[in-house]
Amino acid sequence: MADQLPETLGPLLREAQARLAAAAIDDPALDARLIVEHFSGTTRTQAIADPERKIDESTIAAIFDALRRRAGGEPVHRILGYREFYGLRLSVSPETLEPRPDTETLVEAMLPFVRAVAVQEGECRILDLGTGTGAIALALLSAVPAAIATGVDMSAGALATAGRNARQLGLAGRFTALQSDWFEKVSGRYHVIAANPPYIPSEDIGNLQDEVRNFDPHLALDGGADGLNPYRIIAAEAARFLETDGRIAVEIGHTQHDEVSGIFAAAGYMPGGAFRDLGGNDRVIVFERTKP
Ligand SMILES: C[S@@+](CC[C@H](N)C(=O)[O-])C[C@H]1O[C@@H](n2cnc3c(N)ncnc32)[C@H](O)[C@@H]1O
Repeated sequence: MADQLPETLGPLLREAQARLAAAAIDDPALDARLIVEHFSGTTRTQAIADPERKIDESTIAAIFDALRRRAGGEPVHRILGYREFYGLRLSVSPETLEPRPDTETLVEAMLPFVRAVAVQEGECRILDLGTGTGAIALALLSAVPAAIATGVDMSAGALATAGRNARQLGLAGRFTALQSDWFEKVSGRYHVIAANPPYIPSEDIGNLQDEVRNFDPHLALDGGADGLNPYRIIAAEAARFLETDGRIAVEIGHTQHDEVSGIFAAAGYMPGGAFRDLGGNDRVIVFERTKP
């Protein structure tokens, strides 16, 4: 079957796109290009300048297999094994959520504070709860050399991926991976507690898009009966781990602004900013401790 794919770059790209279009994939041109470029090690410029470039047999076989998986509904970045987040290439694994562009909102929201603390204190300590690929922590570390971070997750597989990402990005010296049920094994105090926790109500998981429901780990999605359990835990326990003038930043589902604000207000926090994602949806809330 693999040998039915064209052996030269230009025709191969066209055939890959046609196969994904026939499988009703949303953006067949983009995904065909990502797959062909990744497995063949070629660039867009080479496809234009050298469409007759020969692609070897084993590469064609790998592309054939990737197209089959994509046509079967597997997300393209799971097939490639990585996704870009805040300009960083992060490996993904079956145990990690694919980091989403929406989560870059949290990084942008916290960056000025992380920079300011780093200048004033000489370092900024960050706790990233539910770190997954390490996306939030590693993005902040890459932007602020005086920051250090602990990435917490329940999943040993996710933490292995986060650790690998930290090493690949040269950030391992400032990143610690900690297996813990939220704060259970956490010690010390942090200037920033960041979390993109699971926030989908349990009974809504079945209604998610196939690509999310079938491929993102449910531990990364399921926020309990009303989707708010992790926020209750974080709001109730964060005080022992937060520096006096520290900040908590949480990603939220786009309908959860008022409920999450209420949970943190009841635990003694006031809002320090609310941020929307590029689609205009409520996405991140920052909290500070209420002054006595
Ligand atoms: C929505 S994902 C976020 C991953 C990553 N921070 C990101 O933004 O791409 C939530 C993460 O929380 C982790 N998690 C779920 N329950 C947890 C718990 N009780 N304690 C610690 N981590 C947990 C999941 O394994 C998952 O990696």
